[in-house]
Amino acid sequence: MIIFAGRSNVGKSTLIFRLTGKKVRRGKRPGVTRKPVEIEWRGKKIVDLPGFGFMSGLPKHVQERIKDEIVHFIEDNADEIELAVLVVDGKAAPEIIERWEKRGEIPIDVEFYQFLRELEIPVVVAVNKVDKVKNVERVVHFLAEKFGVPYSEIPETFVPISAKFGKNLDELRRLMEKKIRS
Ligand SMILES: Nc1nc2c(ncn2[C@@H]2O[C@H](COP(=O)(O)OP(=O)(O)OP(=O)(O)O)[C@@H](O)[C@H]2O)c(=O)[nH]1
Repeated sequence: MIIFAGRSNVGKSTLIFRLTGKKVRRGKRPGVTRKPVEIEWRGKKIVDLPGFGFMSGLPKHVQERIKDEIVHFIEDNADEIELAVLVVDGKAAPEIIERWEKRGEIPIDVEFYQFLRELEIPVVVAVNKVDKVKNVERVVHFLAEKFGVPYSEIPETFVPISAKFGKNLDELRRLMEKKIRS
């Protein structure tokens, strides 16, 4: 099983469509995927997890519930999960992370990355929407520092992509294949 996780609206559904040609969006409201959506692709199960973090119009307790459901799903399926693709919005993430830190909170992307690693699930971080980013390398290094990824492991952990414009998806595929537990 390969899971796709990330904050709401980072482009998970767009990316899965680009990679597999399959539409995973089921939610009625645009930008909101609620339950884990499973698809079969090349003999593998691909799961689009609900977006976590802030979603406009959703009360805090609902957001917390969604986060708990995601955490439980991952814990329950940890043995089966061969790879997690953590999708972040390369344009929005640095600002969001700094805002959380200023409030003294652990940014949800950081928490999530570390949670996956604690379960020993291999993670590829797809830094999406880089078509909107001026200095991509700076963003990648910023994220690596926040996630606690050593400098030497950056190339095997982070891939800057643009799901919308199909940029660097071959590189992402390559890294995903490399990291999948055999
Ligand atoms: N500029 C830009 N926009 C993108 C890119 N990828 C996705 N988007 C846009 O971001 C928005 C959200 O994309 P979705 O694929 O629906 O995001 P999601 O992460 O599945 O959202 P949830 O259903 O909330 O989990 C859409 O308007 C996409 O067109 C990208 O690479 N660049």
